[in-house]
Amino acid sequence: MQEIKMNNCEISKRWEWERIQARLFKVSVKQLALTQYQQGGGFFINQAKNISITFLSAMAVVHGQITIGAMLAIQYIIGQLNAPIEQFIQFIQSTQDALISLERLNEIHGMKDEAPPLLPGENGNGRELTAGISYLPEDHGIALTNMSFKYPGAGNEPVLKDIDLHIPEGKMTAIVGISGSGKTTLLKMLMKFYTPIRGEIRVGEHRLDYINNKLWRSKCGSVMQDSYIFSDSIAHNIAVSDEVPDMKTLIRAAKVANILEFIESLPLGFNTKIGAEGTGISQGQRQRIIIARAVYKNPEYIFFDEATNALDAKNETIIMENLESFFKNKTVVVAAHRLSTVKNADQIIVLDKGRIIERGTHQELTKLKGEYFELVRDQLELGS
Ligand SMILES: Nc1ncnc2c1ncn2[C@@H]1O[C@H](COP(=O)(O)OP(=O)(O)OP(=O)(O)O)[C@@H](O)[C@H]1O
Repeated sequence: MQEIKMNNCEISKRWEWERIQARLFKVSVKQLALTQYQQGGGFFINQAKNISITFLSAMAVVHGQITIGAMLAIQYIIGQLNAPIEQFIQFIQSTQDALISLERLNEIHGMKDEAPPLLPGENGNGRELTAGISYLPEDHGIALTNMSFKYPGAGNEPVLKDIDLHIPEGKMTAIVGISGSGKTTLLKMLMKFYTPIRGEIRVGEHRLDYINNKLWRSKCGSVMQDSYIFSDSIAHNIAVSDEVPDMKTLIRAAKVANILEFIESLPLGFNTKIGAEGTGISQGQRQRIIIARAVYKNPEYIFFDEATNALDAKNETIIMENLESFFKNKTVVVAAHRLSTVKNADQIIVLDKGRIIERGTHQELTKLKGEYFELVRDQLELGS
């Protein structure tokens, strides 16, 4: 509503709404006509049956094959049969409706499971891996080799092109680049939401495709731009996978995300309902709850996409300090615009139109005075 008012587009949106209503009306008329055909058809069959039986029994009486009494008995039986037959016709009608609904439900159920592809067998035949590899190799580093990706759909250009990248285990890798350069896409690929169209992603010696999805995601924690707040209590929004959240871990996670004070100021504390049907929260509070979710999970791999962009400078500094010890010995990949988030990374990758154009540490890249320098120049001048 606010967006409509702000852009003064009440009239065009009203006409759009009216067009939708007109389309809905046409669909309802069509549906009504179909119901009439179904009911009319049923009625016709039922009455045709009544008339034919009456005619045949009358003929039988005329030819002396049955008595009038027998004909009346037949009439009575037909009368008794009418109600069940009408019910049966209604049942057929409901079955047809149910079948159409089932067909639509099946479109979802029929979608293919997120199963790993075939693992090449020794004799060249594929060996089916229904659940994928269920352990991580010794080397937990991630290597992307000549990897390209394009979103499905005709005419879509590759979003990531020939990416060669090693993400070392237990280190922090930062990805920077202008908006639309492919940072989010790269993080989502590392979380196995998309698979490369060319090249490969490996974890140690295993291809990421072959690693069991559940296992891989149990090792990953993320704060993404589109991370979701469920319509549930704060506790269940932080401890999403635990039916009974562990209070000690919950408090620790809330402390790291600097949201404990806010939660404790609420009358219902961790039990306060938030989300669509609960108390409204600010963007910064939302982001801190999602950070607390990643901390609570305590994963081995952490993917942060602009995880602190909605926070004020004070909150960001506190959280970054808290996260520093949390990140220790974890493999962290952050996509960010803020210098404060990326400057301490062990390696910084600069993406431009889906290609890596620079890589190095903050010192190396600022000395190079290339794209990275241009991206962070204003922040450097402000002395962040
Ligand atoms: N679901 C999608 N379908 C088709 N194209 C997409 C989809 N998501 C992103 N893109 C396209 O992929 C490109 C890279 O998008 P991406 O979100 O990875 O960029 P980004 O560097 O993270 O941007 P930002 O800094 O603004 O978040 C963009 O050109 C975008 O239009």
